[in-house]
Amino acid sequence: MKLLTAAQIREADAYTIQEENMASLELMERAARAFTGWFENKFLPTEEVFVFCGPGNNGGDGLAVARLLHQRKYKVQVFIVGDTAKASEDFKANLERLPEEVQAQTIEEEKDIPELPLIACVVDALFGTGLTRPLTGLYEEVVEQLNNSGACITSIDMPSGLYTDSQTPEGCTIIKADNTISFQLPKLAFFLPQHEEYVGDWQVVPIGLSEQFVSGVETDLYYTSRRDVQQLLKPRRKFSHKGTYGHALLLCGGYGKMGAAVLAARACLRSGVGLLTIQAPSAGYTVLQTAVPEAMTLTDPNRRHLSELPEAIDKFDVIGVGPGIGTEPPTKTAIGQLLATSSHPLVIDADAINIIAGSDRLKEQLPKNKVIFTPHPKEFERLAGKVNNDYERLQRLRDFCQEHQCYITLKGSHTAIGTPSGKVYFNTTGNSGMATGGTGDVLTGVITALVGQQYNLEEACILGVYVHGLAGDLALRTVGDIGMTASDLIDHLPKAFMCLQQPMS
Ligand SMILES: NC(=O)C1=CN([C@@H]2O[C@H](COP(=O)(O)OP(=O)(O)OC[C@H]3O[C@@H](n4cnc5c(N)ncnc54)[C@H](OP(=O)(O)O)[C@@H]3O)[C@@H](O)[C@H]2O)[C@H](O)CC1
Ligand SMILES: [K+]
Repeated sequence: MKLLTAAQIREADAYTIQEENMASLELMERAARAFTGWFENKFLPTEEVFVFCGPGNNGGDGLAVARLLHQRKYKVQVFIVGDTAKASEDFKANLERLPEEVQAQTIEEEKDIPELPLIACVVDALFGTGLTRPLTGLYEEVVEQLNNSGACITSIDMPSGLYTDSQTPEGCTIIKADNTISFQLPKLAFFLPQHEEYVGDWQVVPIGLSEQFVSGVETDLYYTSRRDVQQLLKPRRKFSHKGTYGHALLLCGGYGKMGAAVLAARACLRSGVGLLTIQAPSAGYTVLQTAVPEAMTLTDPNRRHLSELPEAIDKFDVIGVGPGIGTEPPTKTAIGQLLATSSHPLVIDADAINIIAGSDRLKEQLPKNKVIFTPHPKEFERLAGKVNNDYERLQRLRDFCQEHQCYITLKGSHTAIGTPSGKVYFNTTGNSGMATGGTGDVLTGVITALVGQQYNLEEACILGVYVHGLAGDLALRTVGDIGMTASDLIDHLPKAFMCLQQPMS
């Protein structure tokens, strides 16, 4: 699914109004109804609701929401911040429609800001996608007081003060929402870790913006929905055999880190690969043969570290390399040989990333359109350089992928997948229980298996990251977030694939 900028959302808005031949006020009403529907499921009508409205259409939404909540028996108070003379037309129309019983007060100066009861239920309708500059003066004061009040804040469309699709200047005041309910599409800002404390939990509610407009609009930013991913999944054929699904090689493990090889291998096997061979230091032979009996094991002559590539390397369809390998000199040499000689697609993780990050020569040797890197943010920084904020990181991701014609899955709460053509896909599955050792090794195994099954590299990244997160979400239901381990993810991979095979209602 596409991610739109604030300007494109405005265009979608105007296009929809024209296409459906309706008044903009009607679209605002739809938005308010969609928000209220969510709100009713979350808060009981016994709740007293304080709605803070700004001068634009976000404030207009707030007024319409106040009216709808009043109709549904909530006790509502409205606070309008600033000068209503400059308010938008739809704001003014909704102010007219506000029933007399709903108290509406104007906050014109600091002393008008109300003292809220403890744990008040606040709707933030100060600013949405029309914010053009940092909050100052009275707006800043209101937001600071709301943030300090202990209120449970639900933001309409955007947390007020946060820029939709570019870096909010340093030190600006922004609402810290508990929930953000956004219209039709999530906004780019929601996917960036630096905004966690402002956006809170976000959800999208549909308001019927023109699908025709959205499908025609140009963007290189996407988020992956279940529908997108299901379309990628290839059915297994009746007359197939293990050779149909690829032979993967994992170059993984080292002394004290043989578990990384076990996790990657087990995840690879649980993701549909036909055959798997693991080449690991000889100290790992018994461990691997015991823990992963489905895989074949080749032993490296070095007892503790990877030091050589297997002889008959050409027979493999894909190579996954990195988990647990360390950065000893013989391992660096082997990685150099791999990049110089291999014609395979490569899934490169962990210390294999660190080895390449430390050598400009190796970076130059990266085969074009053959490599998937799976770094966490620190490894990415080593590979591509330091950045000051998440927008810079995103740009660096695009630049690196374009320069080296590679794919990168930059791991995080919303893993960002960069492609050689400059596209970025944000993942939408996964949870904080997955922030534990070994889950990255699992991802390497999953993506390696998918490439082995002839998914192209872009598909393997999108599907692999999604199904890995989905396995985490399924594990959450059985083991919770605190006790979750990487092995739990592997155990839930079959169910995750099965979920994706179910038709969507
Ligand atoms: N398509 C949709 O998703 C729909 C969204 N709706 C809602 O509309 C808002 C966007 O409304 P818009 O009027 O464009 O913008 P805002 O309400 O966010 O704010 C614009 C007004 O605020 C002024 N402004 C901007 N920044 C500041 C600031 N830092 N301090 C003070 N004032 C500011 C701006 O005036 P200027 O001319 O001075 O810039 C505007 O007056 C969207 O988020 C949704 O909530 C529709 O309801 C339905 C369709
Ligand atoms: K808002």
